[in-house]
Amino acid sequence: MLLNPLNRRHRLRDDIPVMPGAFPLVGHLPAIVCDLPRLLRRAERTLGSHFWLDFGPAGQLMTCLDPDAFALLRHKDVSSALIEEIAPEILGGTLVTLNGSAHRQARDGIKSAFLPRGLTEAGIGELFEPVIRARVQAWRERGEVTILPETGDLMLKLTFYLMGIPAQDLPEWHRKYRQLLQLMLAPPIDLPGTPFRRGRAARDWIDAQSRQFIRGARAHAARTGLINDMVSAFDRSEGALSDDVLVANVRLLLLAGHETTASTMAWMVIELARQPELWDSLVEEAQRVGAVPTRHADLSQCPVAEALFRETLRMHPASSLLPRRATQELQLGQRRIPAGTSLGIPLLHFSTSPLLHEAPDQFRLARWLQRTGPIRPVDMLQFGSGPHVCIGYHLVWLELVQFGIALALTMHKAGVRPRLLSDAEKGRRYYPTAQPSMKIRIGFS
Ligand code: HEM
Repeated sequence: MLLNPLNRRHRLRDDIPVMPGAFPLVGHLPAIVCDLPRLLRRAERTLGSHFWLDFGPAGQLMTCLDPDAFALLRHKDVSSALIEEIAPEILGGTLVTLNGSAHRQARDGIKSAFLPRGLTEAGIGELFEPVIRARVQAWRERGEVTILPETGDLMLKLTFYLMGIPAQDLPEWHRKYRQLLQLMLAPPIDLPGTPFRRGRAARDWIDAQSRQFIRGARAHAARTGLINDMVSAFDRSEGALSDDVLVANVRLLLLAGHETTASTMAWMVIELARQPELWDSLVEEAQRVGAVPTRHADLSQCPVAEALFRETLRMHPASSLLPRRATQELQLGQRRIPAGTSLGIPLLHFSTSPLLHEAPDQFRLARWLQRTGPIRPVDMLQFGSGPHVCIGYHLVWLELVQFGIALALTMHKAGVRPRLLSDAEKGRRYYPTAQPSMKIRIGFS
C-alpha cells in the first residue's frame, strides 16, 4: 500500500489514534485514492473503529467505521461547511455546503424538478432515450470500447441536454467543463496560463451562461425544461433568493451528476461482462418489456435493471467518503468527539459492511428482487442521508434503467454480448469519486 515507511510512530489526537504512514503534504492521499478499502481494513485491525486519516491539503479527518457514524449525516450538530473549505472555488455557495434554513430554502427551489413527477413533466426520459440508444448502437458498430471515457462522455451529454443547452453549443461547454474540473486539483496559483486561472475563467464562463439561461427562462415562462422549472420554483419560494444561489447550483448539478453516474454506468457494463448469467437475466427482461422505459411509472416493469443499478452501486459506491464537521461536542460509540472536529463518513465501508448487508462481498440481484419492504435509507446510503441526500436519486434510477434496457436490446438484437477484455481490478480509484480504471476495455461479440 502507498504508505510512508518512514512514518511509523503511533500518536493520539483527542485520544483517538492517528493512522501512521502519512507523507508530508499529501498525507494518506496516495493510499486513499488507490486503495481506500484496504487502508480502512488495516486501520480497523491495528487501531480500532475510530482513527484519523490525513487528506493532505484538506487536513486530518476523524473516520469512524461504526455504523453509528452514518447517522451523523442526519445529526443537527454536524455541518457540511467543511466541503466549502476543501473545494471553495468550485463548490462555494452551492447547496451541498449550506446548512440549516439557507440550505432548506435553496434545496426547496430545486428538488421538485428532480422528483419523479417533475422529471416526467419535463419529459426527461423521452429526451434521454434516443441519446442513450444512439450511443449504445455506436458501441455495437465499433465492437470494442474503453468503457469509462465512453460513459463519461455520454453522461456529460445527457447532463447538458438536461440543462437545455443547445446542441451547437455542446463542444464549447465540453471544453469549459473540462477546464472547470481542473479547479478540483490545481494548486491555487492565480497566474496567466495556470490550470487554476483557466479553471476560474471556465467557471465564470459557465456561470455567465447559466445567468443567461435563467433570464431566458423568465422571459419564456411557458417553456418547459428543468432550468425553467427550477427558476419558477425559485421565484415562487418565500424570501428573496438571489440569482447567485441559482447559478451556483446549476454548476453543482453539472458536477454532481457527471462522474458519479458515469462510474456507476461503467461498473454496470463491467459486471454484465464478467457475469454471463446477469446478462442473460437482463436480456430476458428487456425482451419482455420490448422498449426503453421513459417514465418513472414504467420503471416497476424493469425489476432486474433496477436491481442491477442498486447492486452495482452497493458494490461500487461512487461517493466513497463524505466530509463533515462537528459543530458541538458529540458522542460517537464509546468516544467523545470535540466541537470543531473534521469528520470523514466512509460510505464505501458501510456499503459493503457485514453489519448492514448479508454476504456483502457477493454480487446478488436477489437481495433486491426478493425484498418485500420499501427501500430504507440504509439501502440507498450510496446517495448519502439526511438533509443533503442526493437530489439526483430518481434521475439516476431512470437513466441507469434506461441504459441497461437499451444496452440489452441493442446487443441482443445484433447477437452479441459484452465481454471483459481487461483486468477490472487494476487501476481502480476511490477518491474523490470512486471509479474503475480509465483503460478498461469491453468488447461486444
Ligand atoms: C450514481 C450517481 C450519484 C451518486 C452516487 C450520488 C451521490 C451523492 C451523495 C453521496 C450526495 C450527498 C453529499 C453530501 O451529503 O455531502 C449527493 C448530493 C447531491 N447530488 Fe448526487 N449522486 C449521484 C448523481 C447525481 C445526479 C445525476 C445529480 C443531478 C443532476 C445529483 C445531484 C446532487 C446534488 C444537487 C446534491 C446536493 C444535495 C444537497 O446538498 O442538498 N447527483 N449525491
